[in-house]
Amino acid sequence: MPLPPPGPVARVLVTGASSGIGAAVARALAARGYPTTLVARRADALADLAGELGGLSGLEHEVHAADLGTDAGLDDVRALLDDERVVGLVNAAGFGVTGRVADLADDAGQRAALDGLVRLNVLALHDLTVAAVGALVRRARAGGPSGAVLNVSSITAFQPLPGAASYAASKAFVQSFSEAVHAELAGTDVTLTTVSPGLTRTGFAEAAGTDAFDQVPDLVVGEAADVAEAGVAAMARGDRSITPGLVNQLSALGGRFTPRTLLLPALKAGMEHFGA
Ligand SMILES: NC(=O)C1=CN([C@@H]2O[C@H](COP(=O)(O)OP(=O)(O)OC[C@H]3O[C@@H](n4cnc5c(N)ncnc54)[C@H](OP(=O)(O)O)[C@@H]3O)[C@@H](O)[C@H]2O)C=CC1
Ligand SMILES: N[C@@H](C=O)C(=O)O
Repeated sequence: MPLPPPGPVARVLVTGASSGIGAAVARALAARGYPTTLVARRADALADLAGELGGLSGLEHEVHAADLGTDAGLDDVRALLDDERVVGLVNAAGFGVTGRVADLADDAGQRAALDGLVRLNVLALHDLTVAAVGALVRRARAGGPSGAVLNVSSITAFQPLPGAASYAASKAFVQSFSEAVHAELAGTDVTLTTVSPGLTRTGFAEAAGTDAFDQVPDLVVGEAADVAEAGVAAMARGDRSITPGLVNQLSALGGRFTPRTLLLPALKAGMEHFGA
């Protein structure tokens, strides 16, 4: 059984909790009766959310401001996973960079952003997942509670994406790594689930410097609360992966099975149309 029943010592650590999907996941967990430890750089936003959740749930929601793109920040957050009260981890912290590598390569700021993307979306998620799986399996084997990890992937994980090559590749890492570890954990009391959203109305687009979300029909842009509900429910069931929304599920199928000779030129044209 993945997530144990809620209670004061069934705490879930949520990264990316100051905004968007991470904040929505924290709300969904609190609504189910799980105390949370909220992690991001923006301490004020975390404190506001902790106050909101505490008022709603009567539970203690802790705040831990940390930059997961730095060694010190990652070390601090990894240490939080040693807390015996922690039964779950949600890796939602992440961001995108749009543009062609040949263009981004000529700009020092964009080069740093790409490095930061790999550090956060890949290295930090990998580090915290390895630490959490190790701690949760050790505790379960010693007679402790079951545990669960939820990693936020993306529909961009299912195919290369010209115009967001590093971002989509970072999510391909998340998807592949997480699904493999999910299989490794079979027979243990610990599960690892990925949620692979499509376009979702959060701070993501602004952080990625794209207005593509404003150029597509509202129909294809989802809500963070819906992604969070689907992801937390899948985490609680111990599912391997979930892609919320029929449009996103069809997109994921197309990304997985369309021949690259057809898919890549089409995606390149689409991203250029959106100015990526
Ligand atoms: N929105 C979308 O269309 C989609 C998003 N996703 C994924 O969802 C996840 C959440 O993004 P979303 O909610 O949309 O975007 P937001 O920009 O709203 O949230 C991103 C979160 O990541 C945190 N974060 C960013 N950089 C760092 C850092 N260096 N250290 C610690 N925390 C950091 C931010 O907190 P702070 O700035 O306070 O540090 C914030 O809480 C990401 O992994 C994204 O790739 C997947 C598919 C679609
Ligand atoms: N918004 C992005 C997150 O992954 C995307 O879906 O392209």
